[in-house]
Amino acid sequence: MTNEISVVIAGPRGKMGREAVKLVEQTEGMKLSAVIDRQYNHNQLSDLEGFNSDAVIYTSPEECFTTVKPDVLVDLTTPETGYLHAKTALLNGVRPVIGTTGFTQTELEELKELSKENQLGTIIAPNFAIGAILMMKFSQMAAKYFEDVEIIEMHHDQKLDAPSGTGLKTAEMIKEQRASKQQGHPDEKETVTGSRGGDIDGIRIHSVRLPGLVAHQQVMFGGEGQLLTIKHDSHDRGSFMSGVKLCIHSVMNLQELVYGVENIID
Ligand SMILES: NC(=O)c1ccc[n+]([C@@H]2O[C@H](COP(=O)([O-])OP(=O)(O)OC[C@H]3O[C@@H](n4cnc5c(N)ncnc54)[C@H](O)[C@@H]3O)[C@@H](O)[C@H]2O)c1
Ligand SMILES: O=C(O)C1=N[C@H](C(=O)O)CCC1
Repeated sequence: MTNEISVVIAGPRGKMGREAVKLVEQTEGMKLSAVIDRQYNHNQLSDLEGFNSDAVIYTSPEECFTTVKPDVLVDLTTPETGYLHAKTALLNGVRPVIGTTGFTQTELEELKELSKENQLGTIIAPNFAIGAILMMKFSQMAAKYFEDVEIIEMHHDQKLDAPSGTGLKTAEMIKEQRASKQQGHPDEKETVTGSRGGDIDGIRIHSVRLPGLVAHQQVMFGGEGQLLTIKHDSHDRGSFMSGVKLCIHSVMNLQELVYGVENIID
């Protein structure tokens, strides 16, 4: 009888997946039981360059979950794949920790329902970095005092979704705090489409994608004669790993879906 948490990671060869493989391998009380990849079915991870784990690779999430019966799935793939993996996990008794961003509102609602029906924890984590979580919380606090806000999120140019999960979550948290407001001049006109950014209940959000960036966000609040900027930078993907570890532990004690790591920290 072991109390180890059995973990499966989807997307082990990706930028985040590689870090998560190292984390789980090095964490006492966790075991990397298998991984889900698009290729290399039934090979061991150690057959691939840069890995020394004996975890088996599965290309089918169903086969992985029914054979390995892990406790937790950590998904770090792409929006479409992450959603399918989360759904398949819940239907097979596995608790999803989803770092993948870019899910639609309908997908989130569906996962929430499935989680509840199956009484299995799910964590959807738009950002695992503690600094980013604090940036979102501080922004929500500031929104009580400043009604005009614009979000600038900046990421590497391989990112598939825009706006970022963090940007969206920040806007949603601010929305909970302030009355709806259409910002800028009432008669403003864009002469170049998109120049005023995305619009979430009047909150403007701008997505920058450049090589050399990792994950960065500024939340700018403007008021009479003053500007408050709340800013966070992830310079490398190690910044996300303590959050991944916390979520793997926390999801074991949940029976429903939690959206945002701010909801599981004190
Ligand atoms: N929540 C957070 O804190 C956080 C931090 C960084 C990245 N992310 C998100 O995590 C995801 C991954 O980011 P990344 O930078 O590692 O991307 P990446 O492109 O480096 O890696 C994605 C991996 O997913 C794999 N993949 C794609 N389809 C698959 C499938 N059907 N089955 C198995 N594997 C599949 C790819 O082969 C690739 O190795 C993105 O959605 C990103 O937005 C979240
Ligand atoms: O690299 C990415 O992609 C990241 N995505 C998350 C988001 O969309 O907010 C978190 C930061 C890194």
